[in-house]
Amino acid sequence: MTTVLDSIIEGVREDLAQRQAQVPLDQLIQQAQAAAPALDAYAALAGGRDDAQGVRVIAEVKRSSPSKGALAEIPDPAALASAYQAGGASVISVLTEQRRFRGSLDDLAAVRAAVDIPVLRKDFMVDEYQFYEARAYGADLVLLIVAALDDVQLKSFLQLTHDLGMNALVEAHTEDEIERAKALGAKIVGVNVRNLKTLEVDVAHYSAMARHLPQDVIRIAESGVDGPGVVLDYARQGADAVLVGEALVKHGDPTTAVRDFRQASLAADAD
Ligand SMILES: O=P(O)(O)OC[C@@H](O)[C@@H](O)c1c[nH]c2ccccc12
Repeated sequence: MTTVLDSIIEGVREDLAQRQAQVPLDQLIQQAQAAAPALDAYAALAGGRDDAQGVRVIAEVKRSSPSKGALAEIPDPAALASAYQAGGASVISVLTEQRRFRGSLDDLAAVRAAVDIPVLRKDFMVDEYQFYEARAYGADLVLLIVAALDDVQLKSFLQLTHDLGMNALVEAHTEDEIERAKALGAKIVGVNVRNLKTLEVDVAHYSAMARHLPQDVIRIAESGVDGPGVVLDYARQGADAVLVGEALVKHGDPTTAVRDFRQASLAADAD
């Protein structure tokens, strides 16, 4: 059966082939080598579940999604990212997938130039070429979706990510995928409460999966945050960070929205 994830990846591969025809790999590798060194996303996210600063927020630049269609216009992704940073975001996530999320590598470059915190290239990474692109356009962190890759690909892509000086956010949805992330030795593990095969979201899924996460990884709760209540909920379940898209791009005041999410999680320490 063809899942949503399969059809997204099919489009990603077609778009990738066009870029590969324009910029040869050796040229891209040179661009990646010429980029300023990657920032330490691991350090930016570590400690969220036990220090006094509260849960870290990964704030996403997200125009559109396959499940909901258009979310927000975002004419100026750099301005949005700066607003997130001003509110206390620890990392900015930039969707670069074009067809379903209406993102681009230009968005990534614009955001990179606007902020001085780590930037995540959020895409469906299925080819080495995309990792060099990520670095060439200034990403510090890349997404590895366990459901989209086999164990051999996961291993070689994680190695390449590290060779390029970046960190990987390894995304799982099921217990089996968490086990695969553990076996890989992932240091930053996200639980996406959205099933990428059906696009269904269930915020209670985080607590069901959290107990399978090892103590010594950074834990990220992804998707489904519609307000401070869910942030508090994820924080209580031991998340170090939350990844938020829709609720931030739709909020009229992104700086305040990020600040409120950080504040919300501090209530988890108080009780
Ligand atoms: O808009 P939300 O529900 O706050 O979700 C953000 C983020 O978790 C979501 O965009 C996401 C998580 N993993 C992904 C993988 C690919 C594309 C998108 C995603």
